[in-house]
Amino acid sequence: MIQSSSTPDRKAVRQGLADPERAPAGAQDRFWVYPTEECLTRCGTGKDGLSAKEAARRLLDFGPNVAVEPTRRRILAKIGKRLVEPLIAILIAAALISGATGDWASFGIILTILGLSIALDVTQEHRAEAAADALKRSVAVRSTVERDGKPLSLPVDEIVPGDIVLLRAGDLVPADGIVLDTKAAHTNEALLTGEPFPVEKRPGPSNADTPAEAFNALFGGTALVSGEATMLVVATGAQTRFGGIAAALRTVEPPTAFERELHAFGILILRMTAFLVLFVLLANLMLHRPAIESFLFAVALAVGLTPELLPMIMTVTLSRGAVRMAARKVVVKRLSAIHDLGAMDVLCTDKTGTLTEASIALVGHPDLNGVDSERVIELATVNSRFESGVRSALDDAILAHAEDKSLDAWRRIADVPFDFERRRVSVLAAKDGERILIVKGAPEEILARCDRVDQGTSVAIALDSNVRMRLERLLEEKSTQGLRCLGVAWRSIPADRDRPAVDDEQDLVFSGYCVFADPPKASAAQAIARLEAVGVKIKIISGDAAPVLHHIVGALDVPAHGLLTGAEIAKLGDEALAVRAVQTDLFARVSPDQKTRIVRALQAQGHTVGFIGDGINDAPAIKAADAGLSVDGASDVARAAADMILLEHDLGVVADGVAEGRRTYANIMKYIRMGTSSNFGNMLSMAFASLFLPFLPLTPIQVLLNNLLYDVSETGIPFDNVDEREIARPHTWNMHELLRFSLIMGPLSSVFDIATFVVLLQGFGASAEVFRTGWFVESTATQILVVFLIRTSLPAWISGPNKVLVASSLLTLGVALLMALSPMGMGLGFVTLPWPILAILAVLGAGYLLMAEILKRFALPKQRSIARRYSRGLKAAG
Ligand SMILES: Nc1ncnc2c1ncn2[C@@H]1O[C@H](COP(=O)(O)OP(=O)(O)OP(=O)(O)O)[C@@H](O)[C@H]1O
Ligand SMILES: [Mg+2]
Repeated sequence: MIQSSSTPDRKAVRQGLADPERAPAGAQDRFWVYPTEECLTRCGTGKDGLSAKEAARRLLDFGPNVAVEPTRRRILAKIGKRLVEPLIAILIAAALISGATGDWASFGIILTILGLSIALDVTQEHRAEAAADALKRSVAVRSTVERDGKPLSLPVDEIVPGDIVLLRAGDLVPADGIVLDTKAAHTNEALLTGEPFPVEKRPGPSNADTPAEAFNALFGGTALVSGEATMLVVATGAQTRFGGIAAALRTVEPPTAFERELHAFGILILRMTAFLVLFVLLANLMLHRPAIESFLFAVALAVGLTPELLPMIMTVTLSRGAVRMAARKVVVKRLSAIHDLGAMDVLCTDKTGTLTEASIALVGHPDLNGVDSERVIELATVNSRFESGVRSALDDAILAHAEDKSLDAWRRIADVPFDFERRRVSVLAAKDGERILIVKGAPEEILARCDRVDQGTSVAIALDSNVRMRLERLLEEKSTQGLRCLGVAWRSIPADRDRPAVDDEQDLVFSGYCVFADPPKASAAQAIARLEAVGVKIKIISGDAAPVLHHIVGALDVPAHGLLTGAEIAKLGDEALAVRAVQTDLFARVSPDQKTRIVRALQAQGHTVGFIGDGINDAPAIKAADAGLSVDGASDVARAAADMILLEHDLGVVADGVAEGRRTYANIMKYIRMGTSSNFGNMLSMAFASLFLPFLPLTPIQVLLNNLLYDVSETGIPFDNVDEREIARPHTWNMHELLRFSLIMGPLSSVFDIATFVVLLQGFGASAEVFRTGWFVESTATQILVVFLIRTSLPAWISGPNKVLVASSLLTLGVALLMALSPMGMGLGFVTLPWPILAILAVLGAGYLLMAEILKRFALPKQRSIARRYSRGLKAAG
């Protein structure tokens, strides 16, 4: 029966174990001090967990189980935030002043333009974020929870106090609670306590004062690294210890290098804008122009100059990138990691599953004489069957091989679970009343702890140097064929001992090897060639032995230089490691924290580092890497640490992702180039023209309209196609290149602007209205059309733009012309233009575009040599 449904006293649950009246003195939030039964009653639950109905009620009451409420702003909040941006606020104030002075037309138009541009910004951003969020949810971590007495897999944010959660090695602990039952459960609590080694958990109560000492408590955010545990949840979300820490720190993801550069760049533009606008305002006032109009003109200029769409373009481009990557089987959890993936120039990868098929099969179990021995496989099977830690693919292979063998004669007593530092696992088991400790693990580790060796079925003989050499030769023979080996050994244990320890793993009798085949993945060779061809160096970092790695790179025909082993790395300081890591492509027998050290070392040398892995042992390195990658079937811990999840365990998918990352970057750069050349150039010309003309070159409203149309035309940029040559190398932000671009394209624009001014004024003696209409048409049209030239370093007619960009640009251009040239524009101060002026403007516009096409060769970064290297690489990749 499910107890909870008869205990609907939710208030008591909410007060929970912290209820000061019912709690023992000083217990407060030390929920681990209560006996198990009392904990269950206080949480209004039973060993079968909650009913679905009660859980739903509690979810409403306690809220979702997330440590920090997502900061995703709701639509209204987003609009609100934009309304208080200084420029917008000034414009609103200006509109109100216009209204107060009776100028209702300006009032209406300014507010309409503002409303449209904010709506454009917010809806684009919101839609993009929603799409990216939906993808992210699809790879969210889940937990197995007892509901209605049955185990059910649920997203962790649906867990409530009173839930019973079933945890296995590799799972993340989803909330705070106590263990009801454990099987050799060990957790890593480094996050909470700083303690790097696994701590054992068993049912309580414990009267510990601190979480670190509470052997029966589990804390959300830590990880179960071995064994199994049944957990009663007592606190979720922000009520958890880690939730508290997270909320206190309000940890925001640190910005990526690209975001930092972009921010610095934005500040630069803002400063220039402020300076320019103040200058224009002062000058106009000194020329005794009408104050309000001069002020509005200056503000409109400022609006035109600021790259106000940049954040939106970033979000939309990244989300769009995320959606495209999802189509290529990469799910992005942290959007800005897309940049990191594109900028990545070193990718560290594990071996099993990424470079091999991960269809591991046991192909032999030889003893000292090299012949398959029944005793070796029996011991190995007992060990694999009875161990409580993460059961690895090697264990599965052993169990699959020995499927028909009965282990009825064996009884499990205890074990010392596997860990990646020891690289071995021990099981204490009994057969016919005799207790033996069976140890299996990395052959070197096992051999080093043996002093005797099984000789067939007869008694063990001493493991002298001669025998040791025979065993090592046998191991080498297998390893150089690319076969992985585990050593199997044993020792007797007195009948009264039932808690074995690591110290017992010595004076062992060597029994033999288990030999495994894991064929190399054919597709990996091609993927590696693709990655290397686009400037991503591959480094293989594995816990496996050196000969196996050598065999793999040989079989895949991967060019790999140098090899460092974990033992060698342990002797190197961080600086020495940094130098060696750059030169080395293979890393064997490395421990989990050495994986992290290698990543850090490469980063210290200025590399943007990616790491792909699937094990608990890979998680810290995945977290440390700039682009942390994991795969769909990986352990929770690895998936939680990753920035992106590959739905297919295939390096080819990474290569696709890299291309997407670079595509995203290229499109953002298009927006920035547009801003720094055409838009900036036009606003600049206008600012200075205002000083020399007898009237304002455009009315403030016309400036705002120009800006709005320009913004709309650019909404197609995130969808644009990117030339192959742009994705042929890792991108890095280059201020120098951007400056060169602006210094060539900016003046070009100004030359044509001045020509336009001169022609209109001198050639046609244009009135203020005619001048403004002509200039509006000219500047809006060139500003919009130049995107087709700037978007590519190839000749514009070779590189095809995406149809979304074509549509957004041409439609807005049409609207702009319609507004300026048809009677519709009367209210905006436009007049009909005589056809000679139109013709001249068309010639000038065409001339500008032609010159821009010619000059962009010098303005855009040269990528010819890279493109050539890229196509050569592609050919090499077949
Ligand atoms: N279940 C197990 N029992 C005993 N020893 C094991 C077991 N699993 C792994 N080992 C030992 O630990 C070593 C490191 O583990 P593993 O190969 O999984 O590391 P890794 O760094 O994840 O390697 P990879 O790059 O292949 O993913 C293995 O080579 C093996 O010697
Ligand atoms: Mg692994």
